[in-house]
Amino acid sequence: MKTIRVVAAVIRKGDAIFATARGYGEFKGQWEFPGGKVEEGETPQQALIREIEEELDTEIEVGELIQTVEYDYPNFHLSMDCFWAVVKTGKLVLKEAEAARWLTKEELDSVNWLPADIDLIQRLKGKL
Ligand SMILES: Nc1nc2c([nH]c(=O)n2[C@H]2C[C@H](O)[C@@H](COP(=O)(O)OP(=O)(O)OP(=O)(O)O)O2)c(=O)[nH]1
Repeated sequence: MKTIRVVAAVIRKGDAIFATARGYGEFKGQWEFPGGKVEEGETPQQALIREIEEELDTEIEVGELIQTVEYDYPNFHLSMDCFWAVVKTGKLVLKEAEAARWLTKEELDSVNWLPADIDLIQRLKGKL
């Protein structure tokens, strides 16, 4: 099975984190952390900064790695590095996502997460 290398940003502000709903494709409407595929020659951090610029018109500062999620979807294996991040400049403009929310620990279960994210969400409850 092919492996897709993805990076995702858990953007934090106070006690809330920023989640987006996919605006297109097979997972449309399901919730995730903004990010995307790592391109050749990029570090995960570089890929994440580029993806957040592209998707949200925002410059982030990338913090520590929280977890590398390993998950088997029917057609591919996902290996996803999830980093803490904070906004440096920009207003998180939704250029690709169909919706976004700031979620506190208590609100984390109120959206329909992509299957690969479920484990990370449980872990985040202990960190917020
Ligand atoms: N960004 C992100 N992707 C996730 C999460 N959870 C999860 O299963 N995924 C999966 C969905 C996609 O199959 C893959 C991310 O690929 P993508 O399509 O967003 O990547 P990309 O922005 O480079 O997209 P594209 O140019 O190929 O459209 O990872 C998550 O929390 N964030």
